[in-house]
Amino acid sequence: MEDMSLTERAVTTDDIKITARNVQVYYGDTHAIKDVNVDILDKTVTAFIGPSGCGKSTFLRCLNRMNDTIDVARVEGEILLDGEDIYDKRVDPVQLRAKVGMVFQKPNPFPKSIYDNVAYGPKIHGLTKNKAELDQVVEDSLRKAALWNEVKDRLHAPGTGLSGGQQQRLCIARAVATSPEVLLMDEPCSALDPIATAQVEELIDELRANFSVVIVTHSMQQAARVSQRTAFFHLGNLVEYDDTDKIFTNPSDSRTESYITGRIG
Ligand SMILES: Nc1ncnc2c1ncn2[C@@H]1O[C@H](COP(=O)(O)OP(=O)(O)OP(=O)(O)O)[C@@H](O)[C@H]1O
Repeated sequence: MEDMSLTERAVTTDDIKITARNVQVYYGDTHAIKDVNVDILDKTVTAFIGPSGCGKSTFLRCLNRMNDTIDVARVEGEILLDGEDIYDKRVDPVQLRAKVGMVFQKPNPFPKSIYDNVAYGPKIHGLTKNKAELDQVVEDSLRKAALWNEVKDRLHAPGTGLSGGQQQRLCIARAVATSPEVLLMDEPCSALDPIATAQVEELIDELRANFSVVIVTHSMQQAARVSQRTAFFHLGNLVEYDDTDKIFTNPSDSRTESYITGRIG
C-alpha cells in the first residue's frame, strides 16, 4: 500500500529514551491519564492515537512538563529521560524543554523575523559563542526543517508572513535549533494542506535519524505512514502499544480493533 512507504524503514534501535511508570494525570477531579506505563524508543517515531478526549495530548505534555503550565493539572508517577527523573525538583523545566522540544497544532511563530525565530532558543540557552556560530545554527536548523531554500533570501522578513506550511516548518526549525533529543508534535499537520502535510511527514521521517519523535495524530493514515511504534489510548488508558504494523494489521485488544476499523472514535 502506497501510504505505508515511509514505514518500510524499520525500527533501528532498542534504546529507550523515555520511560513512563504509573503515570496519572488529574485536572481537578477529572482523572485524565490512568496508570500509564510506556517505554519510548530513541531514533524512532512513536504515534499516539485514540478518540477525541482520550488523553493523547495530556500524556504528550507530561513528557516535557508542559502540564506544569496548567494550574489544575496534577501529574503523578515517574517519567525518566535517559534514566533521569524529569520531575525531580532540581530539573529546570525551561532547560528540559530545550532537550524535549515541542511543535504545536497551530503554527505559532514569534512576531519576529525568520532568523530571530530560529536564533531565539540558542541565544537564551547560550548555545553559541558568536554571530558566525549562530548564523550556522540558524542555517542548519532551517535546512533540517526543509525550509532553507525557500527563505534564505529573506531571513529578516517576519516569520508570520510565511504560508501555513512554511510557518509550521519554521516552528520545527525553532524546535530543532536547541539540539533537542526528543521532539514532541501535537497534531502538527492539522492546519496544513495535503502538500504541506506531505512535506512535514517526510521531514518527520528524516528527523528520526537524530531524535526520538512522538506525534499525536487524529489521522490513522498519518500514524501508519510516519511512525514505527504506535500507542492507542482510550478513556485515559494506554490500551495497546506495539509496532505500528502490528497495531494496524493485527491488534491484540478489541478496543484497538474497533478504533482502527472505525467502530469507536
Ligand atoms: N486544561 C484542561 N483543564 C481541564 N480538563 C482538561 C484540560 N485539558 C484536557 N482536559 C480533559 O482531559 C481529558 C483528555 O484531554 P486531551 O486533550 O488530553 O485528549 P486528546 O486525546 O488529546 O483529545 P483531542 O484528540 O480531542 O485533542 C479530556 O477529558 C479533557 O476534557
